Amino acid sequence: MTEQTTPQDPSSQGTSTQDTGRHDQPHRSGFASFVGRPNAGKSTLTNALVGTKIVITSDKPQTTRTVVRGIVHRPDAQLILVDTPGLHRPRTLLGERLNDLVTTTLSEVDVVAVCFPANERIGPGDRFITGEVAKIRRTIKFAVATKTDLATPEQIGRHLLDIQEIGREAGIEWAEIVPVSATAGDQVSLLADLLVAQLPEGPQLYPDGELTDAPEEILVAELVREAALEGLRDELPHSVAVVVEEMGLREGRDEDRPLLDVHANLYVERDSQKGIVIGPKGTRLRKVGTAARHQIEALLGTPVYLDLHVKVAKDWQRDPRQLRKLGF
Ligand SMILES: Nc1nc2c(ncn2[C@@H]2O[C@H](COP(=O)(O)OP(=O)(O)OP(=O)(O)O)[C@@H](O)[C@H]2O)c(=O)[nH]1
Repeated sequence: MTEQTTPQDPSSQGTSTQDTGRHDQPHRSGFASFVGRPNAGKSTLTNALVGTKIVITSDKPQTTRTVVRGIVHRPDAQLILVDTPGLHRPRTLLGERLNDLVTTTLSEVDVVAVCFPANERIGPGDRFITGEVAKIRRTIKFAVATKTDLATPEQIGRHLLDIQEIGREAGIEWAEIVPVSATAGDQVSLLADLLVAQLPEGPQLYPDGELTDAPEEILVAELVREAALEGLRDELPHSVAVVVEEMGLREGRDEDRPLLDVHANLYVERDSQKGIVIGPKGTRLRKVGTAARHQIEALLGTPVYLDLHVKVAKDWQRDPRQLRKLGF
């Protein structure tokens, strides 16, 4: 972004261990995005490709709200993964905004990869998403059969045929159909190779080592949200939003003993939900705080003091002003 990458100069020596003079292999860079119905395994796949935990995953559907990018750095390419919320039939204002966000994102990436979990039959949700993806004209389309470790070879075979068929129905020509298991690591690097092959020639777009350009506050808020959703009843996830109000290193500490202060608010829609999140005598909230703190410390590499408050923002999913305040 701010860093300018100079094209590889064959006469410059020793700046890169990768510069072996393979001028027949141009450097490629670009964007890809995974879509698919809730729980299809998009976030887990993004993490597997990037190699570090960045995007929150959860066994509850629809927990990915923020567009977070993970970056795959390779000698020959830079692949930027844009993680989107699931495309779904909108029921609330939030749902509509999310769909708009997804469609805009997808028309700007180089490859969109639709994920179809191999352990489940293709259904109406997949048809809806495939239909939406078919409307995006120029973007190259991949199909990914995810979670292959949960399916038998026969199931996977049938699944791949079903994927071909659903593409034909929607008028999509899949550039590739790739079976993967993100948790077992099967075919993840093949998928990376196939994605990279579709990217245009171009320089590195982000500095080395950068894994995501999402502001740290957003990542931290996502980690708190993830901890808060753990073990909650099914109807709650849609009603939880987290905003990091303030984050900074505590002043007056020795340099070798830093402490990061994080002040975050966890918003729910109703008083009754507040009680559930906090738990009897605050036990649940304390557990959430501890779990989130460990995750934040692991992500940022500093000890963290997490100050977490639960607030009610009445019906925030339906209220445009509240949505704006919560960053949607
Ligand atoms: N066994 C197995 N489980 C997986 C695999 N990939 C994802 N999962 C599990 O499936 C669940 C959903 O995965 P996510 O990556 O959160 O799915 P998602 O598509 O990002 O979900 P949303 O954010 O709801 O859209 C989690 O419990 C994952 O651990 C896989 O390759 N194998």
